Amino acid sequence: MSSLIPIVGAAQNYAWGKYGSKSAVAQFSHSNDPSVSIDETKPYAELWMGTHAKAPATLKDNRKKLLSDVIASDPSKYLGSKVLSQYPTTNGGLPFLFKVLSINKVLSIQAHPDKSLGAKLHVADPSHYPDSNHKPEMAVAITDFEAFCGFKPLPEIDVLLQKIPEFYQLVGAEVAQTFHDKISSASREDGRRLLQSVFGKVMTASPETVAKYAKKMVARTKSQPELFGPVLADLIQRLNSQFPDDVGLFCGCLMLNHCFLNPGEAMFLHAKEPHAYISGNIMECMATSDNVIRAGFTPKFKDVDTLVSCLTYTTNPVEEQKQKPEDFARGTGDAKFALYNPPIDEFSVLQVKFEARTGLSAHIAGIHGPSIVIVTDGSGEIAVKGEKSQKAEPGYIYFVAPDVELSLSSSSSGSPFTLYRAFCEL
Ligand SMILES: NNC(=O)[C@@H](O)[C@H](O)[C@H](O)COP(=O)(O)O
Ligand SMILES: [Zn+2]
Repeated sequence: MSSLIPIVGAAQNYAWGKYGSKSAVAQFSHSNDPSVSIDETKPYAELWMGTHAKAPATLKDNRKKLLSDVIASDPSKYLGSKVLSQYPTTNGGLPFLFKVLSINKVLSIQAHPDKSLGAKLHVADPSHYPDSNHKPEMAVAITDFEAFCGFKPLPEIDVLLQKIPEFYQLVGAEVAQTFHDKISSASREDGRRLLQSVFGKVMTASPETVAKYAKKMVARTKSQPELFGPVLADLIQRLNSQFPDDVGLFCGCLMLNHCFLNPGEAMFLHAKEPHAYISGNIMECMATSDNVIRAGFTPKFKDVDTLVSCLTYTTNPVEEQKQKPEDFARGTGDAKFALYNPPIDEFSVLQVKFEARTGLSAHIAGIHGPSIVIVTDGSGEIAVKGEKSQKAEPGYIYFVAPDVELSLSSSSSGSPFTLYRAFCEL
């Protein structure tokens, strides 16, 4: 078996995905496997590229064979000794899961467990928490991307609490006033407790109470837009049209950072940090897990008590949530290389982008661990140095074994030949 293996991902048709051929997930799935027909009436939300049992990748030339079966056949060859010893596996599991997301509607207000909570949740409720892993994750914007990411700084929440009557009434005068009086002199620990008291009141209010105040607040965004400012007023109205009278209008719109990423920008979410993606196409990479603790903007199972009790309640300005790209010295030639290297071991993501010209070439020296590559734009060729090259079109996905030197060449003048490579290297 070659060290450069064409594979096929698995699509997830969650309700928030873009519909039919508007979705990059559908476009990539069909381009990589023309036998996949695109149903224009269906949402195509996520393209999974990994070994998670819920939606494992298969071989392009033998769809009955799982990528994990190949890895299990010779783990040290396909994972490398260091990765195998840190992430031992008996069934060919990769430490990371790589995805394309194409987002039409807001995803659930959610957080992911750390390792100890993941293990507890999986034992207690395996149907909602399918594995025992943590799920730190990173989003890299392919298009303009909008998301909620982490709690707003406390003074920003206080300003909204004091000036939006429905927010103040939902939280209740006692908690709102204590928050207002104490945050300026509170220690970090006390600040977290104060934030949890406000978030907890919002999240545990009855749906009827939430709906009552949500209707009034949405009306107020039209009658008194100056109270919210144009961006927040629009956001509340837009998300209310997606999830009418939902608690996410309070716990998301009024309490979480509303951030925008340009193509090529990225953000990293530690475990137990609240977030929700709102719109756009992204590459997403995470530790191999599907443990999602949800509490708003979703028809799925909501685990409010777990979410309220597990969050870290840290607050950071949006800029601090961004994952800045770094240079990647092992990439040489005519392409630009951007490395997104978050503070965890399971994964990093490399963007490789050529100019929109033919006849360009680049090399990537060996990465000492497994990786998965997807072409997202343009076309070209990809090869293990010295071996026969393979055509590379948008949606084509490859597993790359450790310590393999890759050669790339661009054959598209229309749009820039662009690839993303998720890898684990210790
Ligand atoms: N932040 N993004 C993620 O964690 C993705 O990997 C998850 O798969 C999605 O959040 C799942 O979204 P729903 O629960 O269906 O709303
Ligand atoms: Zn998430």
